[in-house]
Amino acid sequence: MAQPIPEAAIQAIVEAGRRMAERNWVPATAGNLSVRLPGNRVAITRSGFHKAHLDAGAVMAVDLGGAPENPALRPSAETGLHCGTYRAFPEAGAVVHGHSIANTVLSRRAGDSIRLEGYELLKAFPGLPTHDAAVELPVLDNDQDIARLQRAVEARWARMAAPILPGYLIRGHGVYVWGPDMDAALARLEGLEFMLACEMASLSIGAAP
Ligand SMILES: CSC[C@@H](O)[C@@H](O)C(=O)COP(=O)(O)O
Ligand SMILES: [Zn+2]
Repeated sequence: MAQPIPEAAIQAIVEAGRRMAERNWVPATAGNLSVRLPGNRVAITRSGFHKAHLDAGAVMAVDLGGAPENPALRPSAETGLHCGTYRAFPEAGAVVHGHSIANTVLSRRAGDSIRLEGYELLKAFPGLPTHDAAVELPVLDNDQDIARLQRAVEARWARMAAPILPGYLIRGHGVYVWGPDMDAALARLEGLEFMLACEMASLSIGAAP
């Protein structure tokens, strides 16, 4: 008999979904969220639920390979990206995925990365104690084959210098960000979305970002 999902994990996902919806980062039923649980388990949103209105019934458990504990329930279509992050980064405790206007527009016009430089909000990321820094945010081509997309993400990580930035964009699709817990993942997401919104605003006034 499967263990129940801890109430704290459910509440973290429900509250984070609400916060992301308030920012218009999860339109329609876009986005997915997860929290690592003890025992190589992951609590993740079920597929097709609106993230503004999550409750305990919208959250289910999978193993680190993405297999549902209850095969009658369908986890997020992008479960493989969450589980791939947990497998690669033992320190990852929560993963969030959103579709903002800024991450969608900018990823569509980018090459294989977006350079973020000179922003105070870079300090939202680990290992960047000052604005006087630059990061290359990876941009992966979108792919409906999630196992293949996860392999492309892993190939990119393998080419990146440590420490790996805890986030990436999928072209025309959205962003993935992770952190040691849900609060940290959300803080990183908010910092990243703020910088992407600044890049958008700079383009719209014809200024160098
Ligand atoms: C509303 S279309 C968005 C989906 O295709 C997908 O990208 C997404 O973010 C949500 O999928 P889900 O299966 O609900 O987790
Ligand atoms: Zn998505």
